[in-house]
Order: sequence, then structure tokens, then C-alpha cells
Amino acid sequence: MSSVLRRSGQVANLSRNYLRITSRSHHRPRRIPIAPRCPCAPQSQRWYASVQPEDPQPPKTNKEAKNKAAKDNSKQDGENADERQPAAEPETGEHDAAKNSKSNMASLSPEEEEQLEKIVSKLNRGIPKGMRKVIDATIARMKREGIPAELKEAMGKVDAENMTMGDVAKISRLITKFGKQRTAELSKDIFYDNTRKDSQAEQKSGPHEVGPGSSGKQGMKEGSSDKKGKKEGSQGQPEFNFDLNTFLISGISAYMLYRLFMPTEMGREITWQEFRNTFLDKGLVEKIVIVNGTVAKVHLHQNLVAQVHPDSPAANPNFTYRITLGSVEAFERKMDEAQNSLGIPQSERIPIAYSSEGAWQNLALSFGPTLLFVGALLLISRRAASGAGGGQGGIFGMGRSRAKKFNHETDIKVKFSDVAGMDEAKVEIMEFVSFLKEPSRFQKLGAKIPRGAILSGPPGTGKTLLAKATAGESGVPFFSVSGSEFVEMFVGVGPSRVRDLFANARKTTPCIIFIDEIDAIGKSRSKQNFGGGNDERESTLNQILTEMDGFNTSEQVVVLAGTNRPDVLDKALMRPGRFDRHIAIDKPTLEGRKQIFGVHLRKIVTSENLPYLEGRLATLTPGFSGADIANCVNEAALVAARFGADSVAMTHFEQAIERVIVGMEKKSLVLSPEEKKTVAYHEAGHAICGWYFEWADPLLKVSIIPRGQGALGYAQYLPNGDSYLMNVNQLMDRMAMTLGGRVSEELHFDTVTSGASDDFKKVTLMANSMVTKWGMTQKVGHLYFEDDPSSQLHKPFSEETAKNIDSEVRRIVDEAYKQCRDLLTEKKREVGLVAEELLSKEMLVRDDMIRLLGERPFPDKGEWSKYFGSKGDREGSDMNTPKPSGPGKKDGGEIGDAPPAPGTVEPTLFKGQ
Ligand SMILES: Nc1ncnc2c1ncn2[C@@H]1O[C@H](COP(=O)(O)OP(=O)(O)OP(=O)(O)O)[C@@H](O)[C@H]1O
Repeated sequence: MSSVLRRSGQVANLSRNYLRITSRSHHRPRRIPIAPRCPCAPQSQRWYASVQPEDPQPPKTNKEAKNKAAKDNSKQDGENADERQPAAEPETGEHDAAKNSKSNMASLSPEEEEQLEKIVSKLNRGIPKGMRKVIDATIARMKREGIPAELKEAMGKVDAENMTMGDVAKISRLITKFGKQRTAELSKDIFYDNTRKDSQAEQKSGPHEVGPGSSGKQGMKEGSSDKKGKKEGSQGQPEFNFDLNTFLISGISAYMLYRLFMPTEMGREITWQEFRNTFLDKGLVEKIVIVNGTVAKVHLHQNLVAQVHPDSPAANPNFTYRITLGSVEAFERKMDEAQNSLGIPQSERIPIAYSSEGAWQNLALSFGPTLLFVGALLLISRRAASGAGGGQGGIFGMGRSRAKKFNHETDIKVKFSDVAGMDEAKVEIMEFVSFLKEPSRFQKLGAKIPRGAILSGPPGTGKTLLAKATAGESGVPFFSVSGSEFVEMFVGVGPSRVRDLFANARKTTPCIIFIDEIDAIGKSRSKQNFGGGNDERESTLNQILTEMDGFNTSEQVVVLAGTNRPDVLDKALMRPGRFDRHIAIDKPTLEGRKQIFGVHLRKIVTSENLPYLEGRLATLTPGFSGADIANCVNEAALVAARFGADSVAMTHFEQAIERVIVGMEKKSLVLSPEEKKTVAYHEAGHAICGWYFEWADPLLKVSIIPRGQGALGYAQYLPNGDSYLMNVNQLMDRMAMTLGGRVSEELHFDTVTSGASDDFKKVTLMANSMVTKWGMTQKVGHLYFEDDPSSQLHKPFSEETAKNIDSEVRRIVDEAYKQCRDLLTEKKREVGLVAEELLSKEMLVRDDMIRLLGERPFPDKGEWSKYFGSKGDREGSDMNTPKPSGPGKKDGGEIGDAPPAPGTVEPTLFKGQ
């Protein structure tokens, strides 16, 4: 009923707007007069709303609306006056119509359909498209099912071209009525419509399409609510996912908030006198509740209090006054006395009740934290105890071994052929393989098989790889664990993990256990911390020793361990019967590097001649470990990919090596022309020395492109193969060459720069070693003095020896300086030539030097001439020596990193430096 009233009000409203717009149309010629909106639209939005339909408006409002509509209608011309009635009419008819709708339906002829469409197109003008859809869906349904007879009759009477306001209102009402009866079907029609997307987009612009004034606002509201309805409709029934956690958290938070802002009980502490004077004497007390024998809660007659003290908080039903009691008896006595004195008869005395409220809460509050603390302690100690004792890992698996097990059939693909350049180590470890494969061969001769081996050597030399290959070759499972994984903060966990590891290993014999970085637990016990040492680590080590002792010879468990620091290991680990083999794996030799390059080059695409490539790259990379080589090859492939190459070429490898040695190019670092000139002359000084000193290493490349690791320029030399020994001549030439940068600066500029400090450091170290370690001076003699920082306070030599060392070091450096200065003074022109060429090209290679200076006056030796000789014996390779780059160009495309100090980088280190 009320909705009908409201709708009639809306119809009136719309009619008024319609009239106002059309009547003003001559004032606003550009605005197109719009037709009033169909009142079924606001109705339709409620059909799909997710919220409950609003309560019917109070009849007062509807009446007002009705009156207003009547008032508005009265303003209209006489033509509309006749039509006013139907707009307010369907107050009762709607329900009946719903009931009888089926029987009252009439089918449409094609002409009637056309007529209906015309009328609807009129109705649709000026309303959002979202709403039009509702109307269109209603009309579509009408065409299918027929229309109410009443509507058909009304349609027959109107002229679609010249509809009056009354016609519009009447037809709108009838369409609405029909639509309401078909709510569910309509929602389907509309919201499963494929054109939903379009409709949504247009609904956004809906408010702009509707007319001005109230209908515009209405349109906006309807648009949004229609959208909401649509969203829900497209999802069907809203999903309700029950998540216990969320439920609990929200519940607790809501309860806490509720308790925070809405305390269940408010109250105030009062004294006996206050109680008596304010409440008892005035007869306001209803009853008293004594809680836990300590507090008396005073309950008042709320209605009386509200009358006597309307502003008092006691008028609030949840408010209580409290009196703290000394003793319950005393309180009762006082109450009796007070009521006696007030003359209250026994039958009307104030009742006193007793309760023990909040006992649980109080208990939980007072003992809760303690219980929690004790619980946590118990938990931790249980974890530790189970870790230490059970060997089963305990409830949290603390004591369980963290070793990774690699299955020999599927996981271990590494074979000895993948491990290159360590033939001796392979021979030693091969014995373990034979033992694991055919134990009987050894056992029948009474031989005891070594329990384990320690593989020691610098990082990246292939210790883990060798251990894996051993497992791969012998076809047994492989347990890999790092020493640090035994170390935990809980006492007893380390030994427990060791036990667990060995227990697992015994279950899958034959197998190999590999403990990487064994120094984490196997450090010499005497070298451990002062003051008691580290018991946990010690007991872990002891457990390993015990487990290894416990093996019997038939248990085919081999323990391999890797370390970079064999010197710190406990002697007990190394004794026979435990790790009886000690296999040292050093950085690969030239031949080893070739083989390692061979292994890794197999995996990448290159069209280079492989033997030549391996040899050349191995020559270029003295001091590289296996891991460095693997990295270099991978880096070269990345460089090639960056340049979009089809295969990895020599230049890509050279860039990768350069990058590994001297870091990335620093493109962001731009030197001033003066600085660049200084760097060029500095590097030219080094290059000329390298060219003309017989024992210096041949120059490979000189560059003034700033690179990472603090180099503004660098000169790259290659030693003649792997040099393990150096004589005095070589040392002096090398020192003189190292000083070449500074000397060149002195000869070509008025002042010198800070760029040579790294050169001085190298020279000083070399000279110092010559004096104190290598016995190369007569004055100090054949003595060796350790540069142990701990002996700084107590020098192992006398004052006089110290003076002699100083003077000898100085003499050697001065000699090298003189040697260098003499050469560069003589070759001043050549230095200038090289420096200017460097300034224009930024990088020079050996061929450039030959072009500028002629052939080096000393013959090249060994591998060097094979791979880098100027004639270039390429053994079938079409590669030339590295091509000089054009000015400002660089082969690599790397970006720089740290700000450098000027100086040279000599990447090739010689032994002993
Ligand atoms: N001799 C080698 N032959 C082939 N590849 C090698 C060789 N040595 C090292 N590599 C490469 O270097 C990688 C790292 O080697 P690995 O992990 O075995 O070194 P590591 O000596 O155990 O190092 P760390 O001491 O740091 O543990 C290997 O995966 C492999 O690609």
C-alpha cells in the first residue's frame, strides 16, 4: 500500500518535472525535453538489492507525497487533470492483480507490439540505460507471454505519437504492475544478459544522461543501486565462507571493543556513611549483594532514583555502588542497627544476598602469566631433551638430521668425467669407489678400508663436486650436510643430529656421507674459545668421532668431509681410523684449467675451435678456481645473449674474463680531460716498462676505461705459464714495471697524483718479502720473519735487524725506481705515443703496441706465444688477437659499480706475492 502511495507520489513528481522541462523548453533551446522516467525503475532496483527492502515509509510521509502529487497535478492543465486519478489509484489492486495476472493476460498482435514499442521508446527517453534494460526486459516478456488486459485496453486508447502525461503515467503504472509480478524471471532475463558489460559502462554515464533537477539525482541513485543489484545478481546467491580463525578473531575483537566502550557494569566505591545518608535513609535501596565476602553491591530502586536524582549515574540500570567490607558480620550488624534505628519492620528489611562472582577470571588473571611462563619453559626443555636424548628428532624434529639424501639412481648425475683437472685427487678417491663397488676384493686380503677422507682446498676447487662424483661413480646414495647444520642453540641437538645422520646412513648402506665445511664443528678443541670453550660443538665433534669409531669394517659407509681450513681441524679427526685420507685439492694448473674449460664449454653453443679456445682461455685465467671457470663460461654466454649473438665467440669470453678480473666497466664515471690524460700516461708508463724489460710479463692489454674494484685504468699482463718461482731479475723487473706509472707521471707532468698508491703497496710488499722471507739481501741474510700481526708488539728481530730490513727494503725499491726512470727517460717519446693512442682509443692490445713500437725485443715463451704471439698460431682458428676497440667503444656492455682510486690493476698475481 505504502509503496503504491510512494509510487503515485513519484509519478506526480515525474509528471511535474516533465511539465516543467517541456514548458521551459523555449528558454533552453539546446536542452532536449525528456520524457518522465518510468516509475517501474525505482521498483526494479529493489528487486535485485542485496539488502532487505526498506520498511514502508510511515503513512504520514506517503500522505504528504500523495498530497504533494495532488497539488502538483492540480497545477497542470485541464487535459492532464482527467488522468491524475490513475496515478494514485492502484492502492489495493496490486495484490489482486498479482493473483489474477495469469487469467487476465491477452496476447499481442504484431500491430499492438509495434504500438507497445513506440510507447516504450517514448518512456525510455531520458532515463539511464540500466533502467531501460529493466523496461525492455519487461516488454520482451510481455511479447512472449502477452500483456495484462488492462494494459492492452489502455494502449488501445492512446496515440503513441502524442501521449499526454496521463497516458505516460497510466502505462508506466501498468508496466510496473506486470514487472512486479514477474520479478524473479525478470532478474534472470536482465542479469544473465550477455550485454551486461555494456550496460555497466553506460550506467556509469547514466547520471549524465538523465535530465536536470530531482530526476537527475534519482537517476544517479538508481544507477548505483542498479549496479549493486547487478553485481549480486551475476554472482547468484552471496557466498558464505566460514573461516574459523577469522570468525574467532573478529569475535574476540568485537567483544573487546564492546567491553571497552560498553562496560557491562559501571559503579563507584562509596563509604558506609555515604550509603547510609544518601540511599538507606531515603529508602532507595532495593537489595544488597555481597560478592566473595569482600564487596557489597548496592542495588537501588531504579525508578525511584530516576525520579529523585534524574541526573545521577545511579539512574542507569547497570550502575551499582560498592562498599568494600572489612567483615561480612560487621556489615550485617551495621545494617541491622541502621534499619532498627529507621524503624523498618523485619518483614520489610533489605534483603542481603551472597555470591562468588568472577572466581574463575580472578584465578586466571592471577595465575595465567605464571602458568604460561612455566608452560613455555616446559616446552623448551622438552624440545631440548628430546633433541638430545631420543635421536628420533623429538616432537619438533629438532634432533633430526638435516642431511639431504641424493638418490644414486635419479639425483646423482655427476661422474668423474665431469670433474676435470684433479687427477691425483681422483686416483686417491677412486679407492673408495672400488671399495663401495667391490668390498670383497679388499676384505679377502684382510685390508681395512679407510673410513673417510678430508678434501681440503681453496673455495670453489671442486671438493663437493668430487664427493658427488664419487657417489655417482660408485652408484650409492649420497648424504650431504653442512657442518653448520649441526650447530643449534639448544644443548644436545648437534650430537643428536650426528647420531640421526649416521643411523640413517647405516640403514641405506652402502652410502657416502659428505660433511661440507667440517671446520664449523671439527675445529681443534684446544683452539676454541677461552673460558670453557664451546661444549655443544665439542660434544658434536665427539659424537662424530664416536660414530666413525663405531663403524665396523663391513658397514660400507664412507665419510667425506670438505674444508677450506684444514689447519684448524682437530687432530683427533685426522687420525687413522677416522678421516685417514687427506686429499688436498689446489687451484688448477694450466693443464687443469684447460680440462675444466673443456668440461664447461661442452654445455654452451660456440663455433670456436675448442682445443684452441680451451688453451687460450686457460692461459688467460691463471689463478682461477674451477668455480671461477664455470662462472666465466656462463658469464660469456650471458654476454653473447646480451648482444644477440647466435654462438659464444672469443670476444665474449674475453669480456667475461675481464669482468671477473677487474670488474664491470664504469660507464657512469666520466673523467675530466686532465684526469684522463694522467691515467693514459700512467698506464703508458706501465705498458712501456712491460714491453722493454726482459723479465717482465708480456703485456696483453692496457686500458683507460674505468672499471669496478677501484681502477681508473689497468694494464693486463700474462705470466709465462703458471710461475711458481721467481728470481731476483724477475722481481726487480716487475717492481720497476709497477713503478712505471708514477715515473711516467713525473716525467710528463708538473706534479704527481695519488693514483700510484696501490703500486707502491705492491712494490713494498715485494721488497719486504725479498728481505724478510726470501733471503735475497746480504745485509739481513737468510732469515725468515713472519708478518704475524700478533708479533707486532714483540718483534722477532732486534732493533738493528729492523733498521737493516728498513734500509734494505728502501734500497731495493730505490733501485727498481732508478731502473724504471732510466728506461722511461730513454723511451719518453714511446710513452707519449702509447699515451696519445690510448687517449684516442681507450684500449690497446698487443697488436697496437707492435704497430706503435715494433716487435718486443725479447722472444715470447711457451703457451704465451702459441696463443698470443703476434703471428698468431691459431691452429685452425680464424680468431685474431683481441681487436682494438674504436674510440669510446668497449666490447662489454657492463655498468660500473664502486668509485675507484686511480691506479693500475695487475690481475695476474705471481706466487708468493
Ligand atoms: N675440477 C672441476 N671440474 C669441473 N667443474 C668444477 C671443478 N671444480 C669446480 N667446478 C665448478 O665449480 C662449482 C663449485 O664447485 P664446488 O662446490 O665443488 O666447490 P667447493 O670446493 O666444494 O667449494 P667450497 O669450498 O666453497 O664449498 C662446481 O659446481 C663446478 O661447476
